[in-house]
Amino acid sequence: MGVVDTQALTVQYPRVRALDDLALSIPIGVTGIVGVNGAGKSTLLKVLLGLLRPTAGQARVLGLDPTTDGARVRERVGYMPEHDCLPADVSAAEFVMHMGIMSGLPRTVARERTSDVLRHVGLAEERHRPMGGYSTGMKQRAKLAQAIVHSPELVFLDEPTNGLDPRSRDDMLDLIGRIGHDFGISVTVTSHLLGELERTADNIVVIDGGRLLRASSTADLTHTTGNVLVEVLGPAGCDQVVGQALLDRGIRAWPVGNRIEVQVQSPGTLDVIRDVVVDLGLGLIRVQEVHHTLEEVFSAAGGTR
Ligand SMILES: Nc1ncnc2c1ncn2[C@@H]1O[C@H](COP(=O)(O)OP(=O)(O)OP(=O)(O)O)[C@@H](O)[C@H]1O
Repeated sequence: MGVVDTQALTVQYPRVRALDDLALSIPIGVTGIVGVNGAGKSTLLKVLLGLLRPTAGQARVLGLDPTTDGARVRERVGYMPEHDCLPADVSAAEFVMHMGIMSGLPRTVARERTSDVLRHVGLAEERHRPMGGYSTGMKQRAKLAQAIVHSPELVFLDEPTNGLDPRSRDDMLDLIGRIGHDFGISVTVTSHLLGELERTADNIVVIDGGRLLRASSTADLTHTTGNVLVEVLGPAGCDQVVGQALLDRGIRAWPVGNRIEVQVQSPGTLDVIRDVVVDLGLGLIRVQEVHHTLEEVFSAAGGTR
């Protein structure tokens, strides 16, 4: 059993079927739910939290049925909603502590946990300032802090990188990785950007039009291409000389920047690369496996739409 399991889960809004016969199982760890805008990600999280009743099908969260046990699910699960929901005139310290108390923590424990989580998300210094003056990145971190203040077993993060610049997005993804891997909280995080969660998530679930398109470990999805990138040390243009020498030996090779990508046809190919570089009197700096990116995997499969 996963931290989340659904069977034939369907949500029909008046005009749109947001979830359509969705069956998925989310294991312990960090899982990315990826899908274009409108794919049904937020609707799924709302059903899993017991905030929205499905039209048909079942869901289990930590073994509980959110339609009948929503309050118990929300005690054990944290939630970071997608949209800005922070009161402007309240400080992060007051807000997160209030959310901790609402989740059932005694006041003294809530105060301690608040200062811990605000430190973890990097808001220690700003914690007494009203949140209305926060940058988008700080607001996202305050929303994340309130989601984990009660030490949940599982946390749902809905598009936590929305509106962030590239640097803040990387910081947020690192923080999410730490929550998942260092604090032992399972994380289910949504994104409409396919490549974004590749580095952070152990597993990727792709949904499209409310249906499951693919679910797999990230490592399996981005399995190696069977090619290697070779980097050599020598005078300018030496990479082209190596590439030509490999072609002369019947090995497919082509330039990628100042490196050479080589198709490994047999284990002997690696020996040939080494011999060619040595015979030319050059140095071999690195031979590195080439992995697919998630974007490549899905563009090869015709995209998510
Ligand atoms: N309360 C609602 N009433 C009617 N239709 C809705 C409602 N909420 C969502 N929808 C529709 O259901 C579909 C799925 O929306 P949902 O918000 O779950 O997708 P999403 O993948 O989270 O996308 P986004 O990131 O843009 O929110 C969309 O077509 C959306 O317009």
